[in-house]
Amino acid sequence: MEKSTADSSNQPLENSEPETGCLSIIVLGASGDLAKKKTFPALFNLYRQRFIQSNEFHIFGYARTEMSDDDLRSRIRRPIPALGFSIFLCYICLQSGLVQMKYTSGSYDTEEGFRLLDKQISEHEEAKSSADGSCRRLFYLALPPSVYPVVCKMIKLCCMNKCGWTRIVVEKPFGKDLESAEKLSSQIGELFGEHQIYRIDHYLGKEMVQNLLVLRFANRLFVPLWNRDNIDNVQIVFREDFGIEGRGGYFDEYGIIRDIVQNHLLQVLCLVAMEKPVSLDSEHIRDEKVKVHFFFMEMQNLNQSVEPIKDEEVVLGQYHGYRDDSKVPDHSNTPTFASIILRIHNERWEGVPFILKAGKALSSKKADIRVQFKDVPGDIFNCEKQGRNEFVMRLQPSEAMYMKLAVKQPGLEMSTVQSELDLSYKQRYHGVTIPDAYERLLLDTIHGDQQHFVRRDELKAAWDIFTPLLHRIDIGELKPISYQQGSRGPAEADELLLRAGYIRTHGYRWIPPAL
Ligand SMILES: NC(=O)C1=CN([C@@H]2O[C@H](COP(=O)(O)OP(=O)(O)OC[C@H]3O[C@@H](n4cnc5c(N)ncnc54)[C@H](OP(=O)(O)O)[C@@H]3O)[C@@H](O)[C@H]2O)C=CC1
Ligand SMILES: O=C1O[C@H](COP(=O)(O)O)[C@@H](O)[C@H](O)[C@H]1O
Repeated sequence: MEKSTADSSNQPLENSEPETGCLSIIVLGASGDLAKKKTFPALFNLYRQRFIQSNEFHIFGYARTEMSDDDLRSRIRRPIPALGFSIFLCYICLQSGLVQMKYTSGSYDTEEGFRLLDKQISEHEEAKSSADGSCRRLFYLALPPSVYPVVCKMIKLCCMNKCGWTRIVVEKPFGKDLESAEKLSSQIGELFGEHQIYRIDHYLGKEMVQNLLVLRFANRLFVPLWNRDNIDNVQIVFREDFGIEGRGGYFDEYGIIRDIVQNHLLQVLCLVAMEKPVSLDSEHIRDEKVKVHFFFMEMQNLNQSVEPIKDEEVVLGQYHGYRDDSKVPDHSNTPTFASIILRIHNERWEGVPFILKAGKALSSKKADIRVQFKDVPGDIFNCEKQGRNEFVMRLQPSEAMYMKLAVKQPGLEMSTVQSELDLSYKQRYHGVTIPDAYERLLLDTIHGDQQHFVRRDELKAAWDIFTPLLHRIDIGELKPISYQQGSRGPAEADELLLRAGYIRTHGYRWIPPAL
């Protein structure tokens, strides 16, 4: 089934990949948090919406934990309040027996378990074989990155598909710094071609993030405005109103920059800042995204070791109580909050600060992109005092985009007031369910579409930017400031924002419209 042509890693290309035929989805790390919260619910939801058919697909779970098939089923069914509906779905799918699921326990570094897994997948493939005998195998690594190389080696050795494609989905953070990420890329790259590797960043699957391309390049309104002549500053913000909640072991090793900023927020920034791609082809889009990274370095400094992030443009925080987690060391220096200014030194963006902010245990849970425009020259209405134009994209919760602008205060007086043009999705698109990012991205992997996945060179460029800063935090040269849980984070972050030129609109607050 595989063609004889090869990509740069000498792995066969899969142009003639089957789109149909028996589909095996193998979740490695099936006992874990991600598998339970995101992967399984997304699969069941895709099934419910008939994007994958029960007569051709089968889920295989694999992990070291000893469990029976039923144990895994009840584990998935156990309710998590925030995931009420998704868990209900899992329950229905499993209870009805429509979605078949098999669990295998085995280690990640020996052949035995993987040979057993291969046998089970092959049996299923034989039972469900399509007319042309083609099959599809999708391995989802819901595992810590430390085990990716050995797991990939075992898949290559024991579990490759003999009559169709084999694809590997890997999670972020992919590595811990430039060197480890490159090593990981080489190790996996020796086993699989780039076209077989799907580096997932679930922010690229969010509705509003996918909308960025359309908004920017399909609207004449934005085309002439989207540059340094009109835009004063851009913020990309992620807030969570809960702490690390049992993920202390993982989180303390990585911290908020590796968990959120280096991947999710930087990917969003690239879509905000990139030039128009030649077409919607996934390589054209990723080519433009990767170019943005090179402009974080000042051109005259390219050959000098000048860091792209300046100390005075970073605020780190750690919430009070973080170190109470049993897996977090008493003197941990790991930031749970970071506000970092990145600057893009190109014709479009020179002088415009991009403020990336992420924090855990804050006062609210939301993520948005906030583009603040410059003041109107020769302001005859005194609007400056009231606030600037801002274009806001609310990624979550309650997807929306709105434009803050000055309008005439309704009535007899000629005075201005801040208002908004508001596109709130719930209100505008009644009854439309916005798919979860993981559903969308899993479907892309099944269809072989890599547009919303991170390419190897993008990943390298992203680590290039953050590695010097991360190393200095790791050795304790930069220290996080303590902040109260449920607050806005350290006050220094708000000061940084003001220094970057952001002007807060006083006396105005956007209220999401009620249905
Ligand atoms: N949880 C989340 O919300 C998100 C997680 N991710 C990423 O997904 C991946 C998995 O995350 P998550 O499910 O939270 O992680 P977990 O800590 O829950 O680990 C998943 C499974 O991996 C196995 N495992 C854990 N530690 C080790 C180890 N040191 N060596 C070998 N196996 C180990 C365990 O299975 P067993 O012992 O049974 O083999 C565990 O059930 C990570 O890369 C994470 O960054 C990405 C986005 C969101
Ligand atoms: O990747 C991660 O994302 C989640 C937040 O995802 P969201 O889609 O709910 O915004 C975060 O909680 C987790 O720490 C991180 O690993």
